[in-house]
This record gives sequence, structure tokens and C-alpha cells, in this order.
Amino acid sequence: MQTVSTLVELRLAVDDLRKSGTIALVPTMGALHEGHLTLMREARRHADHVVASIFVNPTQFGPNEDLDAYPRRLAEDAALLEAEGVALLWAPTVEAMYPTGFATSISVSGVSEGLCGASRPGHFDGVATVVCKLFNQVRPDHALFGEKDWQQLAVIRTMARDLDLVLPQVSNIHGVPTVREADGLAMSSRNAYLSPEQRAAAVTLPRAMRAAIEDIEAGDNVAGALMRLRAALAEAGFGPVDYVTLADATSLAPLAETPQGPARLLVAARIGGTRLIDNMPVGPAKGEE
Ligand SMILES: Nc1ncnc2c1ncn2[C@@H]1O[C@H](COP(=O)(O)OP(=O)(O)OP(=O)(O)O)[C@@H](O)[C@H]1O
Ligand SMILES: CC(C)(CO)[C@@H](O)C(=O)[O-]
Ligand code: BAL
Repeated sequence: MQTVSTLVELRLAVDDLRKSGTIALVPTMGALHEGHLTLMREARRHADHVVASIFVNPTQFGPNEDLDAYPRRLAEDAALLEAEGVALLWAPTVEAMYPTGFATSISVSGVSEGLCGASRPGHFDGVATVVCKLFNQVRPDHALFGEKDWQQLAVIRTMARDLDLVLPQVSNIHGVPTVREADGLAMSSRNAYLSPEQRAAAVTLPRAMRAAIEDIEAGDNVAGALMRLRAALAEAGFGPVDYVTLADATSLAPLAETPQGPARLLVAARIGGTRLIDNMPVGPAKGEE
């Protein structure tokens, strides 16, 4: 595996790879876990070569968020990617990614406005802009993202469709189902922030979500099921809850009644200082997962 950190090197390496086949891009912020590695394996099913990026993008972090604390483990990550058969690692510095600062930003209205968009103002502008740059830099045939960041996937698909981005078609943006720990907690680089006690309590998040989904699918009142989910989180020691929302799986419009089509239960909540997110399919047609 080749690792490159400047755009000039990246372009040369990508041109070289393209001579012998198609390219799938997997953007990440590093501190890789089994969820990321599953994306790499899935990418290999779609294209001849996998290009991974590792970039902790400052423009998607709010002023009081964990940009400085975010784990950075480039050497360890590179070894994991190499073992997965990744051909090229694009690991730019902030200066390489934003050499002249930044005057242009992409803002996707609608899908980016509620949920994480409401609790992390500006976050999805930062994500959309850097993913657009990554697409333009690598010009992949396919790109893969985790369903764990369901809203992010919706924002990226909308941006790619609206801007006719270089991928052959929006269906070449692939969502990969959430990889979970044995007890059900969604894998996340931020799980490393949890103390052993917080980690033990965190399992309440997926468990209480599954219980709420069972209730909603059995026809229980939606507001009541979501209230019981909030209560379970509070009892387990979760602090502020950013949102507990039942939403249409595609538009992300909130649903107050039993869903008639594919829907998603989405939660963001804090335990200690750590913000955890999760989402699961709900309803008669369960959507992608
Ligand atoms: N558990 C998971 N299962 C599947 N995909 C995942 C999982 N966790 C992250 N991903 C995906 O990996 C890609 C890179 O994500 P990122 O590097 O931010 O990791 P993360 O674990 O989500 O970190 P964070 O703690 O910042 O949420 C994204 O497309 C994300 O959705
Ligand atoms: C897509 C992404 C790599 C953009 O910085 C990031 O938001 C992430 O890791 O999910
Ligand atoms: N996985 C989403 C990236 C972020 O939280 O900034």
C-alpha cells in the first residue's frame, strides 16, 4: 500500500491505479475499528482498487467539540489498511487539504437541517464540502459510507445528485450496515472516550432502541415509546439527549405515527462528555439494514 499526503502525489498514484481498473473510495477520520474495516472489505467487492482517506476534518467540528482530542493513530491505521488490501492511503495534512484557507462551502438544505444538523450547527456543511473535495481529488467510481451516520449518508447522496458529482451515478454511493460490538453498541472511534462504567451503561442505547422499535412495530403510541426510550437512557446515566426521533428513512422528516413505509429510529445522546449516535430501521419495509 502506498501512503500519500500531498495532492500532487495523490493525483499521480490515482492515475496509476486507474490504468488497471476501477476505484472505490472510503473516506474516514481514522482511529480505525472493525466498522471501518468492513467498509474496506465491502469496497473491494465494488471496485478493483480501494483508496482510503484519513483526515480529521476541522471544518466539521464545532468550536466546543473534540477536534483536538480526536484519536490520531496513523501508523497503526496504515497497518490495518494494508492488511485489508487497500491500495492507496490518502492522508493529507490540514494545510494540504485547505492550502489557501476556505471561501467556498457546500450547504445541503432539507436533510441536513434536523437531528445532528440541529445539534451540531455547520457540521454537515463541513462534511459535504470535504467529501466533495475528496470526490474531486480521487474521482472514484464508487464511494462507501457507514449507515451508522445515516443522516450523513443522506446529505452526501443529495449533494452528489444535486451537483452531478463525478461518480457515475448516485447508486454508486453505497451505505454499509452498522457494525456492532458483541453487546450491540455501534462501533465508533469515540467509544474509546468511555470509562469502563460508561461503556457498560452505553449498551442501554441499542437495547432501549430495540425495545422502542418493538413497541412501535406492535402499534404502540409513538410518542409514548420514544418517552420510554428517553427514560431508559436517563436511568442508565446518559446525560443530555440531543434527539430521539422516528423519521422517514429517506427524507428524515419526523414521524409522529406508526410508519407506513421505511422509517428509522435515530438517537444522539451523551454519556459523560461523549456523544454517541445510533439509528435502526423501523416499520413494515425496513429499508437498507
Ligand atoms: N460501526 C460502524 N459500522 C459501519 N460503518 C461505520 C461504523 N462506524 C463508522 N462507520 C463509517 O466509517 C466512516 C468513517 O467514519 P469515522 O471515521 O467518523 O468513524 P466513527 O467511528 O464514526 O467515528 P466517530 O466516533 O467520529 O463517529 C463513515 O462512513 C462512518 O459512517
Ligand atoms: C465522511 C467523513 C470522512 C468526512 O470528513 C466523516 O464525516 C466521517 O468519518 O464520517
Ligand atoms: N462520523 C461522523 C464524523 C463526525 O462525527 O464528525
